Amino acid sequence: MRSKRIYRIAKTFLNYGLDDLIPARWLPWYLRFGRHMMFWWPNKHKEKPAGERLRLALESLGPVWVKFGQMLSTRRDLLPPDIALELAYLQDRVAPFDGHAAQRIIEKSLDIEHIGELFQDFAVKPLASASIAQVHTAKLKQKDGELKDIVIKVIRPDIRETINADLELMESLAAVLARHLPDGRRLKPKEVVREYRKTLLDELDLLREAANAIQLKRNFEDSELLYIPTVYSDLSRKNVMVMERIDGIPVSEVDMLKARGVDMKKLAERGVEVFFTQVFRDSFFHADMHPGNIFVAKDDPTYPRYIGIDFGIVGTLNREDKRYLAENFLAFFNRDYRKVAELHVDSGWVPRETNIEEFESAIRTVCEPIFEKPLAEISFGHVLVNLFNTARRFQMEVQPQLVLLQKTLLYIEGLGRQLYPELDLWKTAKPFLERWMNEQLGWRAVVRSVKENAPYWAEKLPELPNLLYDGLRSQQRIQAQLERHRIEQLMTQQQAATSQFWTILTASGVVSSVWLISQGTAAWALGSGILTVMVGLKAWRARPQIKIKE
Ligand SMILES: Nc1ncnc2c1ncn2[C@@H]1O[C@H](COP(=O)(O)OP(=O)(O)OP(=O)(O)O)[C@@H](O)[C@H]1O
Repeated sequence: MRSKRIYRIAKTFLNYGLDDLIPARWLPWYLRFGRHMMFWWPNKHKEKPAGERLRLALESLGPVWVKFGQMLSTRRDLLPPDIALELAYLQDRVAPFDGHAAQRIIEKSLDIEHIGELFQDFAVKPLASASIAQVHTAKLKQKDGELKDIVIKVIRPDIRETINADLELMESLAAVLARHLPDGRRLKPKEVVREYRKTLLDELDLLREAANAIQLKRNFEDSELLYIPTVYSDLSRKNVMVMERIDGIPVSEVDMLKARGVDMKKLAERGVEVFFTQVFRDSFFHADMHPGNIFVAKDDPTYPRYIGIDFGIVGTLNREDKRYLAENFLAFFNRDYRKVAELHVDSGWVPRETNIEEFESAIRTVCEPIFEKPLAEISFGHVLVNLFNTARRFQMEVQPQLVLLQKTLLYIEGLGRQLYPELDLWKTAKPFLERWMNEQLGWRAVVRSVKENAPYWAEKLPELPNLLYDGLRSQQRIQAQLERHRIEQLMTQQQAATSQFWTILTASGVVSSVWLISQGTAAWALGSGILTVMVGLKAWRARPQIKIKE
């Protein structure tokens, strides 16, 4: 199976002339030799540009490669722009799998004999089918006897094995590229594939998707901006998810939206608002916002409300990430590139020894042309793309969650402009950035800090009398110890003085005894000697004792 797959991949790569993408001089002799030996697999699409050949090859290799290409299309720091653009057109055209097989998966996962036990009108023909899962409609029998319109998302059978096998091959290929490409260190193919593996495997777990949906729904409870369908978590498993069926207009159906009298300006602005609310208020954002996952509710066209589905990919941000975004955007829109450079160095995002002037100049070079457009037309997504590309050149490791955010931002802005071309992004986004900055720096920051620490103090308060008592007791103990220490010191000093006195007396005794001997007065000398020994013994006993305290 593995060798057949390797054969198929190698054949596809060569038939689409993808080996042309790597200059021959970069390859070791044995790979060049190997290519010549495979002369019966020529490039059959010579007339097509490289980007298109890559796109077609990935499409023919199947969903794992298509999704990989889609992910790469957002990494403009890694790929030339024409190839990145072409990859953005990747479509996964996969035939649906048998609806009866889906039914059996549902019955097995939910541990029921027949689908009719829980659902009515299960549609064997899928409503939609994608590379990883397909969606069937049905009605859920509720406890009160009511029927609720729902959809059941089912992961494709055997997709896990295909994904694992293809990922393994992709990893081997990445390892070869990392070893042989001169640009291997910068392009980091192994890391790119590892990141992809994580995203893809996350998408295979519908329990994770259900949890994301519940969290988003809670964040937008009672919101006029966004509706998230209810997920029935008790009927959801790793490969099956039951969700309220929504009835909205796909956001890509611009003509239909206009025909229904939807306020397009408001709709576009609300899209940006939803995104910034998720980022700066909740730190939790839907990161797969392609138009197929966004609908507009049919109820009130003057106050259009979004409906979101497909919560397989979400991004989370910590306070540092948000500070990075807010401060950089504000500095950037004030065209203060020095500040942008300093922010990166001060926060340790780029190494301390980075030359600020050089970094500032690099940021200016890539960002200044953006200001040739009116402020209203500037894309935050492109600002981030340029900023990250420059920062990477200065050794900044851009965090995956920030790359995910940049990608989502590009989607949102593209969508906003498609809905309402005159959309003033800056006007819509600025209040969010300013509010967030004020919350971090102004009096609100103090209030927030008190609020955040309140539970800690509330927990410690009942212990306060004990802590005070213990504190006072230990202070008393310390004072008593200090006093003892002082007395001991005094005593030691006194001992030293006494010992000094007896030592001098002994020395004088020795000197006098020697003098008496020299005078021939033996009896006096003997008396003096005995006296000197007695005094000497006294001096020995009076010597200060050195004690080491624990
Ligand atoms: N709650 C729902 N109500 C109505 N239709 C839905 C619902 N959820 C999904 N669908 C339909 O099923 C399609 C596929 O759903 P979803 O995007 O969740 O699957 P997916 O496998 O992640 O697809 P993709 O990979 O294309 O994003 C949607 O485009 C939509 O048409």
